[in-house]
Order: sequence, then structure tokens, then C-alpha cells
Amino acid sequence: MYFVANWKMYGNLSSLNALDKVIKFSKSKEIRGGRLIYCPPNTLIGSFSKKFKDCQIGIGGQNCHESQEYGAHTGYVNPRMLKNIGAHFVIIGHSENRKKGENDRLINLKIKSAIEAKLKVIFCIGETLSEKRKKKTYLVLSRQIKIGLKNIKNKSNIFIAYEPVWAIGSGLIPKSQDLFRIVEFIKSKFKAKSPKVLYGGSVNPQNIINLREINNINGFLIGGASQNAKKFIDIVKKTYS
Ligand SMILES: O=C[C@H](O)COP(=O)(O)O
Repeated sequence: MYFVANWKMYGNLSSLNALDKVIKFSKSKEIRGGRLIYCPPNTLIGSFSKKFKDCQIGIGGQNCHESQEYGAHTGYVNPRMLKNIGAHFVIIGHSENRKKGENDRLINLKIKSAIEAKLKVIFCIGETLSEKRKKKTYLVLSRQIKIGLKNIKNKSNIFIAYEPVWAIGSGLIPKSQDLFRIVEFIKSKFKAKSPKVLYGGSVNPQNIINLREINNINGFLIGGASQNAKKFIDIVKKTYS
């Protein structure tokens, strides 16, 4: 199981101290089969990389530019720059960026570029509340997958993170039965080997008890709760207890 901590626009150098607990946990037997990945803001990727140098914790960026090259793109970093500073993963297509205008075609270019730079991609998809109410969830997910992964033959480095927009930061999670069906649906979209599918949206140490029962989920993309080392560790422990 994968446990991806998306710190969003939180954290500074003093946040590194709390990671000692997580490093210790990652080296203990309690980690069981858990694979931990931290996606801090770009300002902290280099420091995380140094901090995690002797352990198995992965590091990722939260977004990247679609170009492989250096260029006049104020405020952006390309996938090679992420790779160069120590990232192994990158989140692409997060709804917080889709809301700001990233569309499926741009997301497709970013994914291609990240794969070319040999990063693993955590590709986020999910419906809004209004799409859910109009019963368009499956339609939206199909479109996001179809365009987002267009002309990408080798999908072995792609994880899908299903994040219903209405569940992010709201304390709400989908009904177990719905979530199981949606994950099956996502996996069915892939002819050859299906990708790992993560769930994201208000995952916390309480609701993980229900989420862990959904046996087609391969891990979790965790926002708010991941900023607290104890909560993050608790989520992993409870997944296996
Ligand atoms: O990337 C993480 C998701 O947006 C979930 O965030 P959340 O756990 O704070 O709801």
C-alpha cells in the first residue's frame, strides 16, 4: 500500500524536525508493507531529499511545467529540475490546479514530460459535487483518463489518484460501495496491466478503519492529516492493524 503525503502550500525548514518520527517508523517493523512518499512544496524538496537519504521514503513534487527545457516561465519548475533536486514522483492534475485553469490537454502534456524525465506520476482525477449530483461521475472520470493519458503507451509509471473534489478537505468520504465500484471502473479502463489506484479526500486516522476495507484500493493520497507526523503514522498503522 502507498501512503502519499501531499503537503500543499504548507511547511518550512522547521517542519523537518517532525520527520524524525516518520523516519524511525519507516525503519521499524510496524511499517509492514507500507510505502511512504512525501510531496512537500518545491522549496523543501532538496531538504527532504537530504533528510531521507538513508531511508526508503519517496519524494515527489506537487506539479510541474509541461516543458522539458529551461525557459522563460516565471514561477515554474520542469520535471527534470524536480528529478535533479531529488524527486522520484510528481502529482499532476490535482483539482486545486484544475480549478485554476489546468485542462485535460495540458495535464496530458505534463504527464508525458514527467514520464520522459523518468518521474513516476500521481495522476489525479475526480468529479465535482455538481457533476456527482448530475450523475456524471463516470463520464467525467472517463474523459479525464482518456485525454489525460492520450498517446501514452507505457503507463507503468503512472498511479491514478481518485480524489472526488467534494471530499477534499471537507471531512466527507464516498460510501464504501461507491468507492469500490469507481476504483473497479478506473481499473477497467486499462487493457493491459491496470495501474495502482489511490484514494484521496479527507483521509484521517478515524475513517481509515472503513477505507482499509475497500480491497481494490492500492493506497491513499493524504492532504491535511499528513502534515501531522503522528496522524500520518497512525493512518499507516491502522491500515494494517
Ligand atoms: O492531495 C490530497 C488531497 O487533496 C486530499 O486532501 P485532504 O486529505 O486534506 O482532504
